[in-house]
Order: sequence, then C-alpha cells, then structure tokens
Amino acid sequence: METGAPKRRENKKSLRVKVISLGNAEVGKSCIIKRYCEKRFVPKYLATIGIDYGVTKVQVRDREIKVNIFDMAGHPFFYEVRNEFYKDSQGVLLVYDVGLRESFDALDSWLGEMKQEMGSQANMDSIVFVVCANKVDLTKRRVVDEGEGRLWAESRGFHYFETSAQSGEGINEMFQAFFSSITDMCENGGKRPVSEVSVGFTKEQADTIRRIRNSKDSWDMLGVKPGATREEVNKAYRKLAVLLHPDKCVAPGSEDAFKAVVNARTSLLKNIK
Ligand SMILES: Nc1nc2c(ncn2[C@@H]2O[C@H](COP(=O)(O)OP(=O)(O)OP(=O)(O)O)[C@@H](O)[C@H]2O)c(=O)[nH]1
Repeated sequence: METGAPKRRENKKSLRVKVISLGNAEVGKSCIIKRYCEKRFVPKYLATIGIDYGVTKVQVRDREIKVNIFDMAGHPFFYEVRNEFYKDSQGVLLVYDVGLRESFDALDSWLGEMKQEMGSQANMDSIVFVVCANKVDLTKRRVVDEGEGRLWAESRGFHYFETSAQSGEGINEMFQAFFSSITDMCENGGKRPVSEVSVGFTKEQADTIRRIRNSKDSWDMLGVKPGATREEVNKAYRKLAVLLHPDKCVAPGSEDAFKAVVNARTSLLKNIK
C-alpha cells in the first residue's frame, strides 16, 4: 500500500574490488591503465618489474567503487612475483596486441596460469573477464581480426573490446563496461549475471568456426580425409551447413566460415568422379 511518505534514498555502501591485468609483455597493459587513470599515453616502453599497483575510485550508478589495480608484468621472468597476486580478483583484463598473433594465442596459457595459481579457489564464474584487442591504431600491421578475437572472448562469456591506448579508442567504454559488470556481479551475490554468459551461440559453433579458419585445405575444412567420396563430402558439408547457416548461427565469423565451407565443397566436388 502506498503511504504517500517520501521514500528515503538508500545510500549504498561503497565497494572495494581487485582487478588484475594479464597478457604477454609489451602488449600495452600498463598503457591501457595509464590512459584511463591519467589520460595520457607513454610511447616509450618501460617494462613492468613484477607488479605495478594503483588505486582509483569510480562511480557506477549510485555506488562508489574503490578499485585496486594490479598490473602484472607479462615477461615470463616475473612469474615468481606475479603468481602471488591472482587470488581474490573480481576482474581480469586480458590484453593482446592485434599485430602479434602469438600474444593472442597466449591468452589460453594466461588463463591456465591463473587457474593454476588460484588452485582450489578457482571459480571463474565469480570473475568478470574483459578481452582487450589492443593497438588497433596500427592498422597496417594487424594480423588478428575482430571476428577472431570476439569469437574467442564471447564463446567464453567474456567481454570483448577493441582498444588503443595510443589514441584512447575504446578505453573508457571498456572500463565502464568492466566496472559496471563487476558491480552487477557483486550485487548478484558474487556470481557473474547469467545474461553475461549467454551469448546466443554454442561452444560447438565457436570451435567449428575456429577450426575452419585454421584448416590447411578444403579436405581439412570439411573434416574429411583426402580422397573421400562425393557422399562423404556432401554428408560433412550438410552437417556444417546446419551448424553454421547464417540464419541459425550468430557467432562472429559464422558467415565467412559458411561461405568457406560452400566453396570448399564446390572445389572438392569438381574433382571427384
Ligand atoms: N601504437 C600503440 N602502441 C602502444 C599501445 N599500447 C601500448 N603501446 C606501446 O607498446 C609498448 C608496451 O606497452 P606497455 O603498456 O608497457 O606494455 P605491457 O603489456 O604493460 O608490458 P609489460 O610491462 O612488459 O608486461 C610501449 O612502447 C607502448 O607505448 C597502443 O594502443 N598503440
């Protein structure tokens, strides 16, 4: 029943959160954090020695968030120093350089290192992950495209942002989404809200697109042995077409993968009696 009395606005308690940055050396972790906190870009490379630590305050809706940022050194040499700092993180920035494929391929091993160091405490559902495809300003040297990066991130329920610490592109949007998701998670009893993890496509679709992108020839793309019969090629094609048809699959890169599969089938059938 409405009493007519003015409602007292609840003053929500401030939150204290811990976030860490991960990724190979020189991908731009420190610069991304500096760009956001200090609004500047440092062109000269100064390797992080072990860990850099900083604190910043942000406002998310009606809550003040105190953020403790642990910027981890990417160089393998500092493993012994950074392994102490994985525990109790609510947020992880996973950074790679779009011009260095090995820095993208290394994301899985960064997750692996994190899981290993968190040990039995590892509950990845209680951590918000943001993938930063960094250095997008250097367009000419780009080797990992948006579809590939987004697919890797979103198939794991992670956010994906294209960023440039140099120009500032994507940096504020990325941090706003990051802190807002961490706040949602804390208000949701420490579990990542379900909407964040449901991305509208399956892991099978994501893995298939990745496999197609990395296939060495048309046989490999359709997943059949060289010398397979027309029936085998058609059967494999039909299975992939159902999985990846653009009407059914919204995963990033599905349209290109579907076209590639159609072309692979056409070129194989031309040469099979
Ligand atoms: N063009 C361009 N250069 C960048 C960008 N971000 C970082 N850099 C440069 O890349 C180099 C490495 O940047 P850092 O932020 O120190 O890299 P890091 O990932 O923190 O490296 P470690 O501390 O060794 O782990 C520096 O020379 C930066 O100026 C970017 O978005 N665009």
